[in-house]
Amino acid sequence: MEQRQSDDPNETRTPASANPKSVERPGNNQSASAKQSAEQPANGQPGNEQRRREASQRHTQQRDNRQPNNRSTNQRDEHQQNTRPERESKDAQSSDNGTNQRNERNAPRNERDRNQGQRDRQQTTERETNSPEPANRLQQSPESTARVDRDNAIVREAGSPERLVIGISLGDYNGIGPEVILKALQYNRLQKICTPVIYGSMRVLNRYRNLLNLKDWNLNGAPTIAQISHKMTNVITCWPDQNQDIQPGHVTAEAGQAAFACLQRAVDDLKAGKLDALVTAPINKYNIQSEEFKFPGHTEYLAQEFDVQDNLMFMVSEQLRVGVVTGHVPLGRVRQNVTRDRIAQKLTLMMQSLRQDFGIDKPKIAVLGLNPHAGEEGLLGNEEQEIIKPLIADWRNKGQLVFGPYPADGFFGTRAYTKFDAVLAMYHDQGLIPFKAIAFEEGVNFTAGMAAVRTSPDHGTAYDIAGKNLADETSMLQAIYTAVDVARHRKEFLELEANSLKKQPIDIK
Ligand SMILES: NC(=O)c1ccc[n+]([C@@H]2O[C@H](COP(=O)([O-])OP(=O)(O)OC[C@H]3O[C@@H](n4cnc5c(N)ncnc54)[C@H](O)[C@@H]3O)[C@@H](O)[C@H]2O)c1
Ligand SMILES: N[C@H](C(=O)O)[C@H](O)COP(=O)(O)O
Repeated sequence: MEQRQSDDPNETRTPASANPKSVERPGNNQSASAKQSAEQPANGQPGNEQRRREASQRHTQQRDNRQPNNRSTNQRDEHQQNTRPERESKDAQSSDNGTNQRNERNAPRNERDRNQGQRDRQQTTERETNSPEPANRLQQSPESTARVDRDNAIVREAGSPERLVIGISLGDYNGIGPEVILKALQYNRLQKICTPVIYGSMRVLNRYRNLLNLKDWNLNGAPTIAQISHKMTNVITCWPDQNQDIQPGHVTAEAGQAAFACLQRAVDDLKAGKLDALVTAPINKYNIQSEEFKFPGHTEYLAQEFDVQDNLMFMVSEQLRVGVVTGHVPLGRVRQNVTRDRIAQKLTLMMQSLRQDFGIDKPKIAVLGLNPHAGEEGLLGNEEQEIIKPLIADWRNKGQLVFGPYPADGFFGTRAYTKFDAVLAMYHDQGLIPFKAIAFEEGVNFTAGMAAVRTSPDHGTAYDIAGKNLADETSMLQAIYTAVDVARHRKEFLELEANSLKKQPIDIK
């Protein structure tokens, strides 16, 4: 049956609020429970859809319970209201750039929470030292093994569902990577849900630990992933020559080589299923180049390492999610890469990811135009008429909630993105400028479409503030939380899929 075409996405679905995930919150609406009971099979067992929704609700609830960075929308609004006058007066007074204002604004909250985290950790360590309990439940479990399932997804066969092992690659040690990693790992709540393993250098991290006044906090040096402690933050030192100078704020060849060594070692463990997810701290795309690394970014490198033809640069936050058709592509080559096949491929990856990684059963996606005003009926370019509109029509005829093409400026200007689960932009800056303008502080760069989970903060090396204890760790913290959330969501999704394919025995009397 042919689907009716409409440009009003509200016709097909209740719009999501400023938080696109709010539709999945428990007890959100009556119709959700009515739908649930309609899906309840006659045997009284919950159906797969219902189990998936419940799992999704659990994750959303867990996420919302976290503080301080996963505050609910109301809490965030309240926080913004409380801090706005302070920010405005600072903006008026200061001739400094926005970054420092952002840091000052966040400093009291982050410092308070970090201090609490340190206190909690000290108490935990004292308790653990006196405890007769075995040193570590996970360490006693069999060596983690991995196999690849039918969807080429890495399946971990050992490990605890509550406590995931998260690898964190150091990035460029002259940038803010080491600082935001160490600051993020001060949050005790984070330490409760995962075992962090930093792929870096004990020497470099100790230097930053001193610089950040974290001398009381001990890191556990682990020669390999098999020797990590699940009670501490682990460091695997990844390059042999440790004599280089650390020069915060400078671009050096040594730092580029070291960043690659860390990334490579972490990716090896990720591929082997020893990690549940990888979080990468920022690299400098220029100094990391070598015979072994000829890529414009992590995204493209990981596509090769995980043997996928394509993946999706997917920027995610509580407020919006944006994926791009063309990623690290010079502007002059964008047009030739905006093809029907490529858009369809990215839409497919986005749909798949929203379902399996974010627990959205029927994702609603907005597609942006390529040209100003989405081509203005062909007057300002014809890619919309010739490529994008027909593609959207085909997807809609197949029952998918794909809308557009929307003129990018007005789309973001009117906050139309709040009505969608995700937005597909045609090129890097079209999507990433609004994303970072709206969600820089808490935004996360997620690589969708691979067997493994990889996230990253949405910022770069920030050389201008490196080594000055000015970097805000919120995005790194969110990147770690998102990695944990996605890894859990995906595992449950794959289990449900596998169960739904199992034949049910028929009881014939
Ligand atoms: N994931 C990654 O590896 C990644 C991501 C983006 C950029 N980069 C690389 O980083 C380098 C620098 O890029 P850029 O200057 O365009 O972007 P940037 O994000 O490093 O910096 C932009 C501005 O934001 C500020 N800023 C960034 N993160 C901050 C934080 N956590 N707290 C406070 N202020 C912060 C900086 O001080 C700077 O003023 C480039 O080599 C780029 O390729 C890497
Ligand atoms: N495009 C990303 C951003 O601006 O945030 C960044 O360059 C990181 O890309 P990789 O994750 O591919 O390194």
